[in-house]
Amino acid sequence: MKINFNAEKEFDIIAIGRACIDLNAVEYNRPMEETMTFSKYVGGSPANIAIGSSKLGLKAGFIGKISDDQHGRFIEKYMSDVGIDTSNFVVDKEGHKTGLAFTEIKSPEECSILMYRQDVADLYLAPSEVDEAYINKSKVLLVSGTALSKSPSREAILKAVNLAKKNDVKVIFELDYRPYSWESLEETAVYYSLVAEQADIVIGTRDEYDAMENSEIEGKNENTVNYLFKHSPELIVIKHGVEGSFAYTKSGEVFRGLAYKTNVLKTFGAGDSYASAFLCALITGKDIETALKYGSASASIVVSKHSSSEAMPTVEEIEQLIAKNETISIA
Ligand SMILES: Nc1ncnc2c1ncn2[C@@H]1O[C@H](COP(=O)(O)OP(=O)(O)O)[C@@H](O)[C@H]1O
Ligand SMILES: O=C(O)C[C@@H](O)[C@H](O)C(=O)COP(=O)(O)O
Repeated sequence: MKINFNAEKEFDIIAIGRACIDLNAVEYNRPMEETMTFSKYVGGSPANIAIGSSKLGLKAGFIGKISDDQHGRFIEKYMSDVGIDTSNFVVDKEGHKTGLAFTEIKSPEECSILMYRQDVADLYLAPSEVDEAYINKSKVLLVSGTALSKSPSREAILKAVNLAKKNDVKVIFELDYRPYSWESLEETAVYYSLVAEQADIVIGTRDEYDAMENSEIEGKNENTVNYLFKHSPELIVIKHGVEGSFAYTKSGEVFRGLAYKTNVLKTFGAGDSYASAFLCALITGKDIETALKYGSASASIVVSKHSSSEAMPTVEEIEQLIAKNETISIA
């Protein structure tokens, strides 16, 4: 089964939300207290997805607010150099800074991220800075859940979603739940449900759907899809880490994607690489089963490398891995 996109649109995907900096531990297998060097990459889930999409050959754009300093300029240049249209980046004039994510790689199974996100520029994107004509140019608007965590970014996102729906632009909601960004689970659930109900495609991990459902315990995929299919979504993707992922369609089909064997260095970056490749496959006319393979293969490549953004693979790398067919089978 395939998903239809409006072929008349100039852009394949426009992502909205944070473009930040990842500082990834250069020395592995030790706690951050003992890590002395970090490598700098562009980061932030929607920026990573835009970068992954562009590397896969999609025409990508970005809407976001960056700091008026060296970090903001680094982000803008990197994204522009990988082919992303950065004309709708807004430069913050009130002194807000770029968000930083320090990563700790204690072992492949034990990775964590230490975020510096106090008063960050990306959460100051205002509704007036979201341009209808720009959104109207794209097949897809990719919305990151974290951008809903604070005003005015929250209202900017809600406006963008409304404009996308008005202009036949498919809304993809990547739940991207970062608990520290939110006041409470209750608050997250309110805004996640609001946007998920309006989206065309929702992508998240089981944990993230639990947050949307304001639940401290693991919910059932069946209940999640029964709820969301009463609203706009036509496709729901629920990821289960190394156990793979499921795609559910409104017409009742269920597809499973298996993870590919790889030499795992760290686990972060999996979700963003998965989203970019999964969407690229759908937008370029592939069926949902193939899109699941693309997402899984891309994620398995990125978890074997040091960064999230820089490590995003090409279509050839993804297809080579799919052809090897070395999947991880966990019941
Ligand atoms: N250890 C792993 N080895 C290979 N692939 C993995 C591994 N962990 C995750 N993946 C792939 O990445 C996808 C997304 O991972 P997941 O952990 O569910 O999302 P997120 O990174 O958003 O938390 C999975 O569906 C799977 O295909
Ligand atoms: O999203 C962030 O702000 C941090 C990312 O840049 C970082 O690379 C990361 O955590 C990606 O992990 P994922 O969301 O599991 O793909």
